[in-house]
Order: sequence, then structure tokens, then C-alpha cells
Amino acid sequence: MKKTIDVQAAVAVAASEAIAAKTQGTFGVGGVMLDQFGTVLKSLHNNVIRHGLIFDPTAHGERQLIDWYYAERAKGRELPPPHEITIVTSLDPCAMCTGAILAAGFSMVAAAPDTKAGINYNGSAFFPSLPQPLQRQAEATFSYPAVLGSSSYARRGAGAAPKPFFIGKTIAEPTQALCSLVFEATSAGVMDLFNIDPPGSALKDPATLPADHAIVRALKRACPDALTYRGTPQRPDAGLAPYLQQAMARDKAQGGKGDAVALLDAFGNLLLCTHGRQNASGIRTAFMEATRAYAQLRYKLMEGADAATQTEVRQYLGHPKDGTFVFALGPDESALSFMNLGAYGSTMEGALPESNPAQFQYVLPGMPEEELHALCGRLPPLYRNLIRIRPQQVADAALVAALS
Ligand SMILES: Nc1ccnc(=O)[nH]1
Repeated sequence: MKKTIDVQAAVAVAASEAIAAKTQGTFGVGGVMLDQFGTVLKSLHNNVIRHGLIFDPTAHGERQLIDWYYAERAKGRELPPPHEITIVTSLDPCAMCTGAILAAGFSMVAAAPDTKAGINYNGSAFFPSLPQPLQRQAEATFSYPAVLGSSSYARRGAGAAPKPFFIGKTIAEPTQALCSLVFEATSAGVMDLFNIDPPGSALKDPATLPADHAIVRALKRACPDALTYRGTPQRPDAGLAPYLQQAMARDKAQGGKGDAVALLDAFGNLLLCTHGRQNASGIRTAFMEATRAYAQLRYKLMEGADAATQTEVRQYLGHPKDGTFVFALGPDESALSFMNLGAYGSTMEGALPESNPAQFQYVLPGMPEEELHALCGRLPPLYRNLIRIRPQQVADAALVAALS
């Protein structure tokens, strides 16, 4: 086999992407995708923040590389199968990206650790956060190369051996330090941007706006059904069933299992309802579509707008923290479901409001509640201790019956 690249060289490319990400004001993380010969197919960086606004909470480097891979294949480009492809990332993947990488079946090489959100947060390369079969898969495909040196950045190699095409299999200490420092320089500041929206008590009801208001028109463009259902806040009822059923049918028509998610605001208004798009990309679940659609709706209304307009948008379209995500199908033990839990965490990036403990609800359970809560209790510290992800079943029996 023709060997063409050192781990060090690939990490250096990821590190320079990470610097570009910091320059943009988003999480300082970058990544590259390599084929089975070590050829760089694509390099890119985190895009969660643009122009100081949340652009896409799912736009982590690794997740974008995977969607890029599926998009290229959909365009007809011949790319090797996922098991021959390696993602090299400047920072240990979060829960979302871990689920996405495992669902797609890529190999992964990580440089700097992330002790809060990284799947290898404890450094063991043992992955206790993952459901059992996924632990085995990660142990066989996730590599943490040795960093040679004597500073705090030095480490022994852990996890799987990097693919044989890599010539040198270690990371230089300054490059590893760069990956860590660039991320650490951005992390707190970016997380703060997820917590500057008005509190639930200061939000305004978009259903009171005239139909030709820019916010209402944007909502309707994102989802024609927006504002046509309103339930009791935090208590979705059977009135939501037809919307979820329609999205489930669309998901099934694409070969899915009926993956559908609705987002309700703090007043109980339906804002949008999405289905999976796995024919476009294997990782485009309904939740990924929902959280992206809502973030981009807010972004488009605020980007380049004056301060008064931005304030108005934030009042009528609050952070999803103060709303309710309603999943037709609850979390299960699959990699895509793990990705969704992580993406939920990446949407929140901070504690949920105490006034809204049931922000994450599902209609039909995907696993017994106790097992689900145990799974959430094993997630890396950010998800377990700060966000405290705790999905619960909707209270309304008629909604459950309607989807059963
Ligand atoms: N591992 C990562 C954490 C945060 N953002 C990213 O793009 N990647």
C-alpha cells in the first residue's frame, strides 16, 4: 500500500482550520477527511457561530465532514466506502459527532482532549458513555495518537491504531498544544452566546403578530404549519398528532422509521415540524433538521439587522431552551439516537431553565425510561452535569394513543 501522510501532517491541517474557526468567532476546532491512501478529500472548520450569531448549532467540524461526504456521493462522485475513510479532528468529538461518525462508519483520529464534552473525556479510550455495541465499535475505530514530549500535552497513544497508510503515527507537542489552546480560547465565549436571549418571562407571543410581519412570514416559509396549533405550554396534546403523523409518513416514504420532531415555543405554539432526510444524508435525522431550521430562521432575521430588530427577533423567537422539542420516537440505543442526544446538548450549550424541566419530550418510547435515564447519566460531564439532559414522555395519553 502507498503511504502518503503522517498523523502529524493531518493534525497540522486540522489545527490551521481551527485557527480559522477562532478567527470567525466560533469554536476553535477543525478537521480533515482522508481517503484510504491518506489523500485529503476535504478540510473544514466549526461553523456554529457567524457574525456573532448562532448560525447552526450542529455545524461542528466532524458533522459537517460527514454531511459533505454524503452530499458528494449524492452528486454522483465516487468516494470510498465509510470504513475506508478517516476523519482527523483537532479536538475529541462531542456526543453528536461521535454518534454521527459511528452511524456512518468512519474511522477517527483525535488530537486535543475535551474533558467536558468529548466522548473520551476521561482519557481512557474506553467510552463508558456509549451503549455497549457502540463502545466496541469506537474502541476499534477511534484513535488517540501519542504526543511525544514531557509537558502536560504529552500523552501515550490510546484507542485503535490509526489506519496503516499513516507513515508517522504521533503528534508533535506544539501542534497538540495549538489544538488545545485554540479551542480553550473560544469555548467559554461561544457558550455565552447561547445564553444571551431574553428569559422565558420576557418573551412575546408570535401568534399576536400580524400575518404580514417579517417574523411570521419567515416562520411560515420555514414551516407552512407554523402557528396553526397551540397547546398548553410544556404540555403538548393530541392536537399535535396530525402534524407529527404527517412528518412521520414523509420520513417513512424515504425509508425511515417515522422519525419526526416538532418544536413548540414557550406559549405552546407550533413553530416547526420536521422529518428525517436520510436519502440526502445518512445523518440528517428529524432533530438535526429541526434544530438547524430554527437556528437558521433566527439567524436570517438577525444577520445584518439593526439592534432593535435583533431584540424583537429574540423576544418573539426565543432560544429553544424555553420551548419544547417533541420527538415522535424517543431515544433508543442506536448511534443516530446518540447523535440526537448530543445535538440536543449542542443546541442548549448551557443549563436548561428551571421553569422548563421537560424541554425534551417524546411520544413513543424507544427504550425503557430507566435505561434512558441511565444512558443520559453516563454522558460526558457537559451533558450530564450542566445541561442535565432528561428526556421524558409526553403527559397526554391521547397524543400517545394517536401515534401508537
Ligand atoms: N469536537 C468538536 C467540538 C466542538 N466543535 C467541533 O467542531 N468539534
